[in-house]
Amino acid sequence: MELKYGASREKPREDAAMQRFRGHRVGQFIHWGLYALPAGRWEGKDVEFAAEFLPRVAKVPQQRWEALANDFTLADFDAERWADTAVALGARYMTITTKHHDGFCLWPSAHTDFHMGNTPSGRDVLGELVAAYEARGIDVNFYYSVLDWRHPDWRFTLENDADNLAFARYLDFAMKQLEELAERYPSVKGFWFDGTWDESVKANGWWTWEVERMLKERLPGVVVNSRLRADDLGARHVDSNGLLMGDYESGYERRLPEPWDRSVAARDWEACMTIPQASWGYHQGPWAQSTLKHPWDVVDMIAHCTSLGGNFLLNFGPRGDGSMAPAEVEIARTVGEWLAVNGEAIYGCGYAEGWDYPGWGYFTRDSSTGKVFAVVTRAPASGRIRLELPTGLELVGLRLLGSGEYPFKGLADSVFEVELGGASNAGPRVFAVETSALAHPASEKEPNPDV
Ligand SMILES: Cc1ccc([C@@H]2N[C@@H](C)[C@@H](O)[C@H]2O)cc1
Repeated sequence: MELKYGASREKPREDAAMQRFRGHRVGQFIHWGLYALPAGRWEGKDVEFAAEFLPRVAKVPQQRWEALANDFTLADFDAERWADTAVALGARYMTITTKHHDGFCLWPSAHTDFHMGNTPSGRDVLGELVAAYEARGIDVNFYYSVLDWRHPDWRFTLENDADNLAFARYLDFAMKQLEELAERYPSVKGFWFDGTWDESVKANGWWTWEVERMLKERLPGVVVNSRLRADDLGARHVDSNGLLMGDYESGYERRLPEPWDRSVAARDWEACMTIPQASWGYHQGPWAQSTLKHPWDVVDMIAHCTSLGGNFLLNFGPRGDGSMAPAEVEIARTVGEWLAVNGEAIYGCGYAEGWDYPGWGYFTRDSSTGKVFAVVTRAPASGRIRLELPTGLELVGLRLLGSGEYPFKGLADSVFEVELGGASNAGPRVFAVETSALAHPASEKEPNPDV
């Protein structure tokens, strides 16, 4: 059907900026704002819900929430140390909350009074972060919440003309803020939109189309997530013709696609994930701190996303004083040490066509060399993995990344088992799968007899 505000392309972007984003594979998400101060606790009680939702869940009066800005002293905020955490993680890009649902801005915005300029330090947090991350060669993306609980013209639904007038003012305000971000920080590489599920936004697909157009006009190459977009009929992420809007699908939040669902690999996509079970902002309570992910779990998710051609964005919630939470830094370090040895199977890699999901981990394929890797994150109890090669290939050898050892070398059939040896404390093992074309291609795999 004819759409004015639908997808702007039928196929994935192949320009250099998109290829760069695609090749990054691992990103650092950061949720930081006033919510890091109460950190999930209000009036002495733990609120067992995402820390950034505290003002809504604990029904905090607006004035009391705004007063937190006076306590946002940045006493221990150091952009260099944050950027060092991203380097330790092995992240190639970072996405920072410029404004979350509460409306507080991490930059001195000219379009509201609720921003860093009206805090004790007055520091431009975004400016310091962009400088520190880019000095380390790490791209910076901006998260921006269209949903804004504080702005008087925000509307969840549009019931009458007054609502329509107010919301038009709100959309104008948000557009001005986005123009301001593009103007102040022109080296930013992407925008990650959130808070676009309400009826009010879905009824204004034109505005989401305009935002994407404006950003791409001002910042050529910039990458925009599908979550911004609604089409003429209010369809989100994918337009009413079934085409992806924005540059990559961003519906995977605290969940990943089924690892055998190769249809996912047809599009660019990114999954974002918390380190605690369910809080994006720092939550000090045992409800969050007792559920931190294990580094090897994070490695499994990174390989899972890569195997289906997706990026993985791991979230960090710095504390109210600006320091990174030690437990999160430790996880970053362990994952980064693994990537330092095995990143060859992740960075610049994607879906390995023809290599079916093996169950014990994931196959990934280097998008430029075609090299195939076996990432064993779920070693079977038997200590052996069963490898099934695509038809027409035979195995020459399996090279263990890091050590360069060959637990298996020599021609082998298209289906065979490999002894892995005892568990390694260096985390999941990765093998480069070296193959050659079968000299005498056997007939198609014998079909299982109908029994
Ligand atoms: C129901 C719900 C709404 C918004 C969210 C926000 N999206 C994540 C990326 C975080 O920003 C979280 O606050 C999470 C759940």
